Amino acid sequence: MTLKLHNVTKKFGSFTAVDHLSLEIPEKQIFGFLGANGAGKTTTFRMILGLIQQSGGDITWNESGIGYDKSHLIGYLPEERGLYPKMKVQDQLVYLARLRGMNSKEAIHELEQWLEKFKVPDYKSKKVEDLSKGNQQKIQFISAVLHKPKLLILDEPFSGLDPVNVEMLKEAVVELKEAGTSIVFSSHRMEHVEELCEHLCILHHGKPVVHGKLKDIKRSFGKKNVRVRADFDLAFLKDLPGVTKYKSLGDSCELQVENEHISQTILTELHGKGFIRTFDLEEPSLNDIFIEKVGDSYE
Ligand SMILES: Nc1ncnc2c1ncn2[C@@H]1O[C@H](COP(=O)(O)OP(=O)(O)OP(=O)(O)O)[C@@H](O)[C@H]1O
Repeated sequence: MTLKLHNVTKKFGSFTAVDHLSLEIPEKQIFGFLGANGAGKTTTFRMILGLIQQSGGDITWNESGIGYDKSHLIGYLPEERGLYPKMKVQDQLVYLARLRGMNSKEAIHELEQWLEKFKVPDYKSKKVEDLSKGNQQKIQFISAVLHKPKLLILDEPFSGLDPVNVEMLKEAVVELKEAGTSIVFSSHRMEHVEELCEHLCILHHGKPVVHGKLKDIKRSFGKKNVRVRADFDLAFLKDLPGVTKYKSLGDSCELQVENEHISQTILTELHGKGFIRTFDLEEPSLNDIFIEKVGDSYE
């Protein structure tokens, strides 16, 4: 079940929040949706979910429309978490799962398994307001996945979580993917996207500036990173032609170079100057690519 967006546009008055966005989100994979604050990620999710209507373009899932009739197949973790604070976890999540077509017995069974997995089995009888923010988020995540959706949309799923909970949630996301769920998530943390996603899109002012397979994106970026550690001063490298960035890190340095041929020039220049401990040519990080494409407007 591939999710396709074709020329999707959303205008709020005269402001265009999403501008002719065309994307193909492959099934059974994790798709990363990146962009600076206000780039249009949440607006896109809301259009996919049918919560707001696009001003133009088509959104299809497996070649047909997507809307409330498919809500039992879709799970959503919204950016502004929205559980009822006074309601107990089990009552609330079972109620929501039933709305999405699951029977109570199965929902309770699934909930117990998820709470066990997240190491909070005793939370089922607690009120949401009595849980910490991070734990409320875990419960909201469970609410998005309890009814076993085929398509899962996660808006900033890792924000506000401690490192242990981030890992726990990441593992859960990977397991869901392996079980056949198609997952789209937005994040400002490049390392999460790099670790989890094969495909991604970077949105900038509502337009996709990068879109495709992570591997291909890195390869086609052209620029590479070079890391050198040596027993002599490396500062002269920053003035070499083709070196676009230089960062000193004590006895080592990181360089961004225009292409991999420049790394050969660097190696030649280093030759004979002293002892070189390490020399590595690396693909650019997603962070490098993001900064280049989105630039100064990234907060
Ligand atoms: N209902 C609305 N009315 C008017 N403008 C809106 C509305 N919803 C969103 N916008 C505007 O559309 C733009 C995109 O917002 P959106 O929430 O989609 O960004 P985002 O990429 O999710 O940002 P963030 O990373 O900060 O969550 C913003 O400039 C926002 O102010």
